[in-house]
Amino acid sequence: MLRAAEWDHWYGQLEVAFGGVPEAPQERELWEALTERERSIGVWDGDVCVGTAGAFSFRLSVPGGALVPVAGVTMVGVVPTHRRRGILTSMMRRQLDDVFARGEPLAVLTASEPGIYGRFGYGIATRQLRARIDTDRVRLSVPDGTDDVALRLVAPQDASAACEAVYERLVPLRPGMLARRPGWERLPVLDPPGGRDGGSPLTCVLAERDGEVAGFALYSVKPDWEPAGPQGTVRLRHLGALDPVTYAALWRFLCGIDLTSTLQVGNRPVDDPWQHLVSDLRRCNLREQDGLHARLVDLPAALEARTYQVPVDVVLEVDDAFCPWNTGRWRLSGDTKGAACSRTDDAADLALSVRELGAAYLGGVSLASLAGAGLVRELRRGALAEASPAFGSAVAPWLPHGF
Ligand SMILES: CC(=O)SCCNC(=O)CCNC(=O)[C@H](O)C(C)(C)COP(=O)(O)OP(=O)(O)OC[C@H]1O[C@@H](n2cnc3c(N)ncnc32)[C@H](O)[C@@H]1OP(=O)(O)O
Repeated sequence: MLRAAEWDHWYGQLEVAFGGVPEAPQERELWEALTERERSIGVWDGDVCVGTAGAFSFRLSVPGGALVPVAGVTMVGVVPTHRRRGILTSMMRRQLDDVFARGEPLAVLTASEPGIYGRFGYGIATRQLRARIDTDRVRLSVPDGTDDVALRLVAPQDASAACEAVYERLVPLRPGMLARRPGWERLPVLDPPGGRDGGSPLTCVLAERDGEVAGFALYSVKPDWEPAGPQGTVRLRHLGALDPVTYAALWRFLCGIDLTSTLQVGNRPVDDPWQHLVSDLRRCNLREQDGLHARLVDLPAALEARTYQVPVDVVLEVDDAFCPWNTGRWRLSGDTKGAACSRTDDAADLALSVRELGAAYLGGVSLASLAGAGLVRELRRGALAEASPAFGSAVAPWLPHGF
């Protein structure tokens, strides 16, 4: 338990671990308000904090649409004078024991570097799509009805409630999304002037159909004037839409803002539908990177919390060196309605580590692909072909924002 009076020093030491650039006061104030001090770990050398780690009590959408309690691991840092002597390892030990004791089936995080957390049993469960769309050259074909969508600009603070209502409806439709906790609605509209890098303040466009808000986009514009003419960039921060025509209207708007020639997209689902509307995908300069890392902490509870696309009945031989209570043989039986998972002495069908199970958990990474890398071993012929589609998801899992 971190005391309120310790937070400032504790967080300052986290900033030191991240290179020492202080955050803007608005940002710091928000993270202080969101910190769950009873879940915050500090490692102290005398009266100096040398290691920090925290967790948020989130609910995560999983295949099937359930919202599962998870620990959102955050604010991990070790100051440079104390690195590589096991402080992170000791914090991860303490934290995962706490998560298990609290009954949260999973822990999730976004990593500063993807190589850090695999050793603690985290697998890369979602990816995120980046793009730089050359809007001077790329044309968008939109579905019939797009012209019926009305767009209006609203100050982000004033639009927040409407955006949040749209977001809330989207959460159960895609695995990997986090239900909002009170206070977290401030994060999408956080906009400290020092973080704008020459761009405009954050802007919100609301999309309405028949007078009802059906979508929104939060973005800023960075102007740029070349001798040959304007070359501004639209930077998309967040977009949500409840139907295809609202979605298309928002993308058409973002691609068509005067005096701009680039739409920069930082974090979208890998299967984001705009990719099927554009005339030239090459000029969208797509890139993918890891998003949410997931760790099964209570293995049977986690596997029972999601559903399976096709009926599956499989025995998994799981290795979990860091949380040995998960090690062993588990029978998983499930379908689109639910699942049961319990220990068994029956012969195993597939062998894998808890890290691979974390990677496959949200349906974005197939067991077959992991098997191709030698990370899942098929012990009964045909088991992979049965289990791999069952673990899939119709839409790619995606984490819309960091934490
Ligand atoms: C969820 C989040 O908050 S992500 C943010 C993570 N924080 C940062 O990136 C801030 C800058 N970095 C740091 O603060 C530290 O270097 C940390 C937290 C990443 C590591 O802390 P340390 O106390 O040095 O780690 P620790 O000594 O316990 O190392 C454990 C193992 O992880 C390895 N490791 C540590 N950091 C890294 C890294 N950045 N990349 C790859 N491996 C790493 C170590 O080599 C060690 O491996 P070993 O068990 O094979 O010997």
